[in-house]
Amino acid sequence: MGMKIEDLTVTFRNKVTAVNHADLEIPKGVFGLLGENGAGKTTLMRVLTTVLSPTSGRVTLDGILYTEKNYEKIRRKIGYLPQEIDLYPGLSVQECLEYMGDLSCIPRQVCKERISYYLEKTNLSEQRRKKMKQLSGGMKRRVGLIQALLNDPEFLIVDEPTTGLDPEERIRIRNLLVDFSEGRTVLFSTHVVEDLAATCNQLAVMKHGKFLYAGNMKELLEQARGHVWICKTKEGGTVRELEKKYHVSSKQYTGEELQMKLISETQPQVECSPCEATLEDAYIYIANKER
Ligand SMILES: Nc1ncnc2c1ncn2[C@@H]1O[C@H](COP(=O)(O)OP(=O)(O)OP(=O)(O)O)[C@@H](O)[C@H]1O
Repeated sequence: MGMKIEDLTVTFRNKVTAVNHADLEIPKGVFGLLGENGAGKTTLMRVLTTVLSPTSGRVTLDGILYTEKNYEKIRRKIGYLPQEIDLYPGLSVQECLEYMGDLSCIPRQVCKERISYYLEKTNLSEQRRKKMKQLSGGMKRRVGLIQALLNDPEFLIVDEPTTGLDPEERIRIRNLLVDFSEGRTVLFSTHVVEDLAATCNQLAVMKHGKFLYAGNMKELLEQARGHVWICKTKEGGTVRELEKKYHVSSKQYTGEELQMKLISETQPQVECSPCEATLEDAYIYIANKER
C-alpha cells in the first residue's frame, strides 16, 4: 500500500507555503526525491514523520490516516534521518545508539544486535567506543543513519544521507539503503543526482511545493530526450551568449575548445549535436521547463 499524499498543503505562520496542494504515491523500494533549495522537501518529510502537522490535505501510510490519534502507531513504522542531527556529544557511539534504542522502546538485546549489525555494515565497528564529539562529520552521519534503522522501520526517510561521505563510504551507504529497501520503502532525498541514479528507479522532482514529475526514472530520461545538445566553441562571446539563452549542464575544456552541454526545448541556434540525457540533464530540463 505504501504512502499516499493527497492535496497536501503546509503554510507556515509567516505565510510561506512550503508544500502546495501536492499529490504523490510512494511505492515500495528506494524512491528518490529531488528539488532545488527551498523546494519543500524537508517540510514534506517533516509531515511524513509526524514532526509537523499539515495545514490541509491527507496522508496515509499503509492505509493508516495521519491524525494525532494515529501518530504513535505511524511513528513505530518510520525511521528518519534528518538533514541536521547532532547526537549526544558526550556519549560513546555504542551508548548513544543504545540510548536512542531505549527511547524507541526497542528491547535491549534486539537493539544491541542491530547496533552491531549496522556498525559493521557502515564500517563503524572500530569507532563504537569513541565519543560522538570525536567523530568526523561523515562518521556522525553514518551513526545518524543507524539510529534511523534501529526500529527496523517499514518506511525509512533519509534526508541527504550521503553528505560528507567519501566515495567509498557513499557507495557503501547507497548499497545498504538498497538492501534495506527489500519489501519496504526508502524515501531518499538528496542533491547528489548520481546517488539516485545508482539506487532508485522511481523518483519525484519537487519545485515551489509541488511535484513537477513523479514516476519512473527511465520515463524522466525519455522526457528529456531531444532536449540535450553538445556544442563546441573557442569564442568567449559565444559562450556568454549561450549561457544567457540556455541552461548549461556541463562545461569542459577539450584542448582549446570549450565543450558545453545545453538544455533547450528546441535545437539551439548554434552548431551542435544531440546527445543522451543523464539524470542530471533530465532534472535540469524538468525543473526549468516552461509550464
Ligand atoms: N519553520 C519554518 N517557518 C517558516 N518558513 C519555513 C520554515 N521551514 C521552512 N520554511 C520555508 O519553506 C520553504 C521550503 O523549505 P524546505 O526546508 O522544506 O525546503 P527544502 O526543499 O528542504 O530545501 P533544501 O534543499 O535547501 O534543504 C522555504 O521557503 C523555507 O524558507
